[in-house]
Amino acid sequence: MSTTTSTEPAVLVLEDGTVARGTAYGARGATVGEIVFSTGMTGYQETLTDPSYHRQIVVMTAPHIGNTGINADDPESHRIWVAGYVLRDPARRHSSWRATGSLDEELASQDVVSIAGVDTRFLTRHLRELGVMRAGIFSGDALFTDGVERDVADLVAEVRAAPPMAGADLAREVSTAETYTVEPAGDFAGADPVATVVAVDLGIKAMTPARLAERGVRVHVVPQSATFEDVVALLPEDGPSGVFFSNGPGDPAAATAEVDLLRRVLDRRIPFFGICFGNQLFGRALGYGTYKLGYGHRGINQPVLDRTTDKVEVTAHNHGFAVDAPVEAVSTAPHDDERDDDTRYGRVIVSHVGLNDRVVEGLTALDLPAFSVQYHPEAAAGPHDSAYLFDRFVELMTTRRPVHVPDAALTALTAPGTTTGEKEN
Ligand SMILES: NC(=O)CC[C@H](N)C(=O)O
Repeated sequence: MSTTTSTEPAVLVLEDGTVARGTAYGARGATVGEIVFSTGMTGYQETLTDPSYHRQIVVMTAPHIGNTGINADDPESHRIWVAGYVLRDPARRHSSWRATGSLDEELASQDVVSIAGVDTRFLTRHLRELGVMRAGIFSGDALFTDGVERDVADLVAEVRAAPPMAGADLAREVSTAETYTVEPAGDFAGADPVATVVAVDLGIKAMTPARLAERGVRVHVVPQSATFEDVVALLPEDGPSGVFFSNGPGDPAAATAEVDLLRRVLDRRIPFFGICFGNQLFGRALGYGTYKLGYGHRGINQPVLDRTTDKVEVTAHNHGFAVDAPVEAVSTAPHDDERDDDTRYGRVIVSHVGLNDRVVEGLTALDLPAFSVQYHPEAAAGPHDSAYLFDRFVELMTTRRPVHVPDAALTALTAPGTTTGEKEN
């Protein structure tokens, strides 16, 4: 088993001029991206391979990362997507019966420039106070020219030249090139599908179609570029079916084509479920805005209230943007006001609320078979409290009726039109 003993210097530079020195980890070189922190104490492999982290440098707040090495079972996609990785005290020696290699070697082989030995508590507090920003990690030849370390001002300039996350349209960069199908699995293997879903891959995690497949659902995963006609062609004429929008990187405000596609799905009353980026695009399709949170939610112990059941669940999050919809009211889809046809999206509630900061964590349409959550019921990594949402989607496809919201939940909210949107974080 290999050990990590690098003493080669590496430097982390933030766009505000903050500098943290450490040792080179993973690949040597330079990388820039948006620096964000994740509070998950486990599941680093799932984090690294989550396509939603494309163009982001991830700081792990847990000090010991890499203890179980790398295995073949846990990746959520075919590659590591994070732009860089920032660690406090990575395992010098990994140990697990599943391990096929070390984290250090894996990051190096996938060319992910990383840094260890950084005071990640300081860094996290800094990002919490000032908000996420662009950053860069520099080591090896990217840090030294002719044996002399480059000026910090030079490194900061390189960081400031990187594109910001606000306005970034990135789903096409991570989406599948070809359509593929995930067949019913487990107890349902070989059986006729319970329902058929067309899942639009905006950066989908492998566990999402797997969770549907283990409920007997056949999932056609289609590229981000799929047209409405492509989607409809894959939906069977008979039997339960629906459309799903996945998680994904970038700013939901830039995903115009996806919003147009989703509106056509909703116009046809096709059952819909969205996760994370999919929740943001559902919000936009309904006519709400989205905005950038100060430092976002990334971790696996975030409490969320499901108002339709009045239950609190502990959930996995990875989002830097959020939907701007009235949290304490039943509202009417703002997009309806702009329409001259007779298709209406009708009333909407914020069905799921983040209990740390009351950020919108889920939307449910009262007059359409459509809902979404901002967090990760596929739970890779993370607790499995939210698995019921996949059952809810199957029920939605089977009944083709809106999610049942008890009267008590609705009366606790203000009627449409009596409040305005709110923004918190
Ligand atoms: N995991 C996701 O789908 C993230 C969505 C979006 N890119 C955000 O940061 O909010």
